[in-house]
Amino acid sequence: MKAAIIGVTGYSGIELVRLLDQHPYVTIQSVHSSSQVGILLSESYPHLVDHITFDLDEINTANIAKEVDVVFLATPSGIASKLAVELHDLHVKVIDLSGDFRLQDPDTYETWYKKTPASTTYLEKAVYGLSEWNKENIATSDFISNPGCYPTATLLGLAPLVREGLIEESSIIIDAKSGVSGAGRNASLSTHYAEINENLKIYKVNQHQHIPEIEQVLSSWNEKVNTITFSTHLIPMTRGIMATIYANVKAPDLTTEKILDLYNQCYEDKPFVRIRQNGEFPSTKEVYGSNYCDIGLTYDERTGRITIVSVIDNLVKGAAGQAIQNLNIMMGIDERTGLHRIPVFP
Ligand SMILES: NC(=O)C1=CN([C@@H]2O[C@H](COP(=O)(O)OP(=O)(O)OC[C@H]3O[C@@H](n4cnc5c(N)ncnc54)[C@H](OP(=O)(O)O)[C@@H]3O)[C@@H](O)[C@H]2O)C=CC1
Ligand SMILES: CC(=O)N[C@@H](CCC(=O)OP(=O)(O)O)C(=O)O
Repeated sequence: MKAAIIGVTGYSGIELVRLLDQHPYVTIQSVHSSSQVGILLSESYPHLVDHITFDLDEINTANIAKEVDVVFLATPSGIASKLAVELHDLHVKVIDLSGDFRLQDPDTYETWYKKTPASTTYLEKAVYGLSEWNKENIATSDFISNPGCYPTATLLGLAPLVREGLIEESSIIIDAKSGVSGAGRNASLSTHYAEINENLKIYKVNQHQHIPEIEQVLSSWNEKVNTITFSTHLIPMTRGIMATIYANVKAPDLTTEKILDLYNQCYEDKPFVRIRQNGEFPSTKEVYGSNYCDIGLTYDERTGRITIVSVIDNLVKGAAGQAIQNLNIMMGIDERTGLHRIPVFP
């Protein structure tokens, strides 16, 4: 397959380059920019020198569609709602990493993203790319809406219990933390070194755009689960998300061992989800640079509450890695192709 990347100069775009460069069946045909046309990508990212020799091309959807089979869009919200539609109509596969096609209700998108939504026709066409739980639909789709980084960690952590109806419906609380690369490459006051270093900041309290995305998927699994409490924090590290999830469990006779059995069974055939055994918990470094989501959990029989910890690398499983996993599923090849790597540790 020949691939183009739009938004390649951002952190998710450049992670797509790193991962696709080692994919055996995908070739990067072109990389595109709205602001730096004509310069070498390696001028903006010197770590690519001797590996990647592309010039940045303009974004002309008609020309791109003539040359490639698939386009990855790694652009800010509000851009793909136009570009993805044009590309889809030009019959190329589209994988959008932004939030533009994740929410089925356009009004909800407008409320949370404060941008004009995509048209309902295309919102209905886009398939939500949570690889582990939507594989059949992804396999037959040519238009994928890749999940948000926090929703990926959260939904993978909650899926078995919510799908089995074992959680008290309104009891879910998610306390999530992200490294600063989650905010993209653009400099801003909130990602300034002096504001991040030796600091822990909560942000977008009850206003985070991933709240409706998580609720939409949870309620599709179990219609009674439709609200969550979700808080996000910036921590002084580059990559990684930890979602610590608390919920009341319905069945009083459950034990940590029984819940672990359920998770082991649910994720047995899902190679990128690793369940920690014996009440052990993962840390973000254990998935750094990889497409893994590692999950640990424990049930407190005293309070009836479960604690689930789910970690991912926001740029890999939270963005570029899951996008490639979805392309593999669309191509009908092993979903691990080009992605099956040991995380970088320490
Ligand atoms: N960072 C993360 O961990 C995750 C990010 N995402 C989503 O992926 C998308 C990209 O995120 P991220 O890589 O962090 O963002 P960055 O800000 O690092 O990069 C976004 C890129 O989009 C391009 N861009 C900006 N404006 C336009 C425009 N008007 N038209 C076309 N391209 C434009 C810019 O490149 P240029 O100026 O060269 O065109 C820029 O480099 C976002 O929607 C984000 O929400 C999803 C999951 C995780
Ligand atoms: C650390 C940090 O700022 N993270 C970003 C995640 C951005 C993202 O993935 O948002 P969409 O894909 O929904 O646009 C945030 O919390 O908004």
